[in-house]
Amino acid sequence: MVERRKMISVPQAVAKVMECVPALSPEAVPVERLFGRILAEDLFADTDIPPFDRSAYDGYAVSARDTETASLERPAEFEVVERIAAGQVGAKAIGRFQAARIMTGAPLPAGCDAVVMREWTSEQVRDGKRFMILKRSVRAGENVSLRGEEAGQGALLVRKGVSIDPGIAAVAASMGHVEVRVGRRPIVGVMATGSELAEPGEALRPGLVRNSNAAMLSAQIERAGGVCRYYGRVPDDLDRLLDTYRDMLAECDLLLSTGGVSVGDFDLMPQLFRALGAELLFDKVAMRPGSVTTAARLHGKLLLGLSGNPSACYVGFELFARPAIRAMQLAVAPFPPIVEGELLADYPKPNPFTRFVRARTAFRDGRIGAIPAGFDKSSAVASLAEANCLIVLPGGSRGYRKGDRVQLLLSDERDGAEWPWESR
Ligand SMILES: Nc1nc2c(c(=O)[nH]1)N[C@H]1C(S)=C(S)[C@@H](COP(=O)(O)OP(=O)(O)OC[C@H]3O[C@@H](n4cnc5c(N)ncnc54)[C@H](O)[C@@H]3O)O[C@H]1N2
Ligand code: MOO
Ligand SMILES: [Mg+2]
Repeated sequence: MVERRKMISVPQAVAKVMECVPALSPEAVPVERLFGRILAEDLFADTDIPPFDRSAYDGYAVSARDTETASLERPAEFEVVERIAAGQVGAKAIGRFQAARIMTGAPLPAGCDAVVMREWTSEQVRDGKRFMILKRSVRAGENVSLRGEEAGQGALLVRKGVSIDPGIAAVAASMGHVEVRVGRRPIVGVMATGSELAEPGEALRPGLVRNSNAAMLSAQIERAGGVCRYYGRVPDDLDRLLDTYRDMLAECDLLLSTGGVSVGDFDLMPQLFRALGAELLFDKVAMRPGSVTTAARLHGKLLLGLSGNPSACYVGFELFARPAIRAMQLAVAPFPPIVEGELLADYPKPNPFTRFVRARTAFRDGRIGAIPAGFDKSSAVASLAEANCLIVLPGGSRGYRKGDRVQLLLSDERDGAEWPWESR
């Protein structure tokens, strides 16, 4: 008799996994290599931004009150006494009806409070002196970026725990960071189990199956920000599986395996977890595909036994491994966001358990929707090429029609969610 497994809900399973992910110590990374990392320190303004009053245009720095009467009929005339490039500081104080030629980004000289754009002016040279003629007035502060107008010194600019995008990299550099502390990328070990597996370069003898899960998981790990360490394909032999798994335990922060978690004669992962004395977290989840996804904990490390069926493996990773990998990097929002969208094709299959349908997002009339990715068995591999999201269909539902509102789990989103599930 096969032992009966206790089934738990998806949110319960996710919560159990998240309880045993260790936070890794942050590391310092050069500011030009930040993209996709998780920020592990708050970024504060080290100066006022901008740090000085500066010109927003190429033109002339003047005192606004000297322009008050300037008009088409009665232009005002200013003696140009200085020229200031970006990067220079003017040497002179500018007096009444004087001006400094100033370039975009250069500090406003003493005595000036406004800039007139070059296009509004003309220049004349008389008696060896240079004059600027202005036919309109400017207000104080016009065309000037005021010191601290963006943020004052000490202001919190970016809170830690977010995924670093190009804008955050710009802020870090602009605050003078040569290096920034980010979450360490966890080393994620992958073991593909199955005596039937042929690696991509090998001949496909009758009965063999190409190992697609290793390459898929490697890409999923990268997408989640982890570093994949592949331990190869291991035949269904307990000693050999244990040998490989022990190496992974010694070297990895998170352990993934594919295959061997169901109840077949050669499904040895439950035995492996028992032999190692690992604490079982769950071995049955109320979902399709991936119902046999198994999780255990040993020496503070999370062990995930993903299904061998490619689509089930894919879904198990996105639901459980991805948030674990992001939380280990100190992400405050490690989960994939779940948003409402439109089902763009019929999905007639009934759903006794929560179903995760691999699908592709599409935008119709400016709103998000998703098209199921063709062939939908747990063993499907070809249709995975279409998937960039999962349609989440609740258990107990009878099938869905095109146009129905459904939940979409966005696996390609960098900005995560704090807890996207309805319950815990
Ligand atoms: N009597 C029962 N049989 C099965 C049950 C069950 O509850 N009772 N669950 C079914 C479900 S659901 C799934 S999903 C699978 C899970 O199987 P395993 O996780 O044990 O995986 P394997 O048996 O090792 O392989 C299943 C399938 O996937 C192919 N595979 C394995 N590894 C890879 C790989 N790296 N790349 C591509 N394909 C792979 C393997 O050849 C098998 O075809 O069990 C059901 N059975
Ligand atoms: O894990 Mo199985 O994929 O539920 O079909
Ligand atoms: Mg099996």
